[in-house]
Amino acid sequence: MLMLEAKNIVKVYGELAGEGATTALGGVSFQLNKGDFIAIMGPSGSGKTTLLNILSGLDKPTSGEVVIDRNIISSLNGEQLALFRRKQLGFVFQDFNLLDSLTVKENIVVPMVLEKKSATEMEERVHELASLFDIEEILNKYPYQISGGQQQRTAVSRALVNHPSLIFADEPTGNLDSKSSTVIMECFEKIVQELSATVLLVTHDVFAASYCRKVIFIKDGLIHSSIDRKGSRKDFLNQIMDNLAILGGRTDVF
Ligand SMILES: Nc1ncnc2c1ncn2[C@@H]1O[C@H](COP(=O)(O)OP(=O)(O)OP(=O)(O)O)[C@@H](O)[C@H]1O
Repeated sequence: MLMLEAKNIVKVYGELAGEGATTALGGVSFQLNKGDFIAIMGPSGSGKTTLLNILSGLDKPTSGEVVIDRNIISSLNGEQLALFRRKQLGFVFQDFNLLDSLTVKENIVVPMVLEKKSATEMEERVHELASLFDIEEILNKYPYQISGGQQQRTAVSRALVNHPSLIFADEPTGNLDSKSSTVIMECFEKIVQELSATVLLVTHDVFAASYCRKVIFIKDGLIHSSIDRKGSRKDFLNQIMDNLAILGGRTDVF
């Protein structure tokens, strides 16, 4: 089932054809099916963040169309878009974006509170996710009382709490050590395999990308190439490194 379609996405910052205009994306097209797990990689300045912002409705393309689960999100107005993002999308950020004044449990249920879900439903969902991600013991702690890896697992639980069609992650391992990175990538693997979630992440981290089923490489605002994982994760990691070496730019490897 088709989950996301990016159709010839162009993004120009500044006045079109003006002196300071920057073409961040020059016409990007690809499709994601339900259950896909993909990473977008590319050198600094290649357009990854711009693409993520447009796919997730944070920013509008200069031209082109983004369709998610049959909704043309690039043509929704502000209010429709806010509702769509809240109901259909889950987000995981590099710096976790947890609220310090709320406990782990309260952080996880924030999106359910906004959707006015019942207390029983919230309680059930929190325990379901906490058990899946092994954070039951810390549900009553505050973000500053738990480790980075636990904070990230809390953030993943929050992203999943409303059963989104699609999960976007921006450098999800960027602030984690290698042990926590492994745990978080195993969490993503788990939600794809067990919950049939669809995950798109943007990363510089080869290790994180090697957990995905596909990597799309972008360079200078265009799709340069893409590779599918066929064998072991280790083989895929080497293949990703080879592709990045061809692209040039910064690479993070643990
Ligand atoms: N708000 C903006 N206004 C003008 N130009 C921008 C803006 N945001 C990004 N750009 C430019 O668009 C291009 C793509 O930037 P983008 O941030 O999408 O790249 P990136 O691949 O995410 O880079 P990095 O890996 O360093 O985060 C760059 O040339 C950047 O300078």
